[in-house]
Amino acid sequence: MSGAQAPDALRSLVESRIRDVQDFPTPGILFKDIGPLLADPEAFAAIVADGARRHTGRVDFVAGIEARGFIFGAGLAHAMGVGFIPVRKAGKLPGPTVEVSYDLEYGQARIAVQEGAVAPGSRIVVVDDVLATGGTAAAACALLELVGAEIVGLDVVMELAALGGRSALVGREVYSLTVA
Ligand SMILES: O=P(O)(O)OC[C@H]1O[C@H](OP(=O)(O)OP(=O)(O)O)[C@H](O)[C@@H]1O
Ligand SMILES: Nc1ncnc2[nH]cnc12
Repeated sequence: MSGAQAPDALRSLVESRIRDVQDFPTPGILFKDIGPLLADPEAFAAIVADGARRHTGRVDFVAGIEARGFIFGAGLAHAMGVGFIPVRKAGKLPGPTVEVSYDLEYGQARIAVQEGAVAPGSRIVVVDDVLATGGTAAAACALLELVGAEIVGLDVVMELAALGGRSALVGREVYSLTVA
């Protein structure tokens, strides 16, 4: 199932604050740089407020995906007064973890969450900046489910539709502020 539509004014604001960088991090990739968005406090606040409006009262935690998902996810968790769960690159978290490898638009990665990070049945919204192939988000949702979470949905700032990320997330609620 797909999520609701973002308000038009917020979508326009966000689109105006994302910069295209050709050939980063490797030749042939058109990189979506959220630097200008993060530098605009009104745009950042509007993104957080939009997430809080949709999720307050329906989630117990926000999970953010390293690295850029930490920024938006932590802001949202703070705004809603709930805890934040980091989904990290493998090798960064202490203690027992659950890990999985996956393919990216420009390489491969391995992510991890801590065993015991959440009480079984905890409702979690997963947050990231970009949904591209969907490999990262699908892996993060699967990991969180393995440690007992119930995934309420995935929120991203930008979806790169041509890379088909939603097909990796069939059956999940996916909300994107902008679609490129
Ligand atoms: O949908 P996918 O094809 O999986 O790609 C999306 C992921 O790629 C980027 O992260 P990256 O792995 O580059 O890490 P970073 O945020 O640490 O730069 C982005 O922030 C998403 O997490
Ligand atoms: N083209 C892209 N721009 C920014 N982040 C990404 N993550 C995966 N593909 C990306």
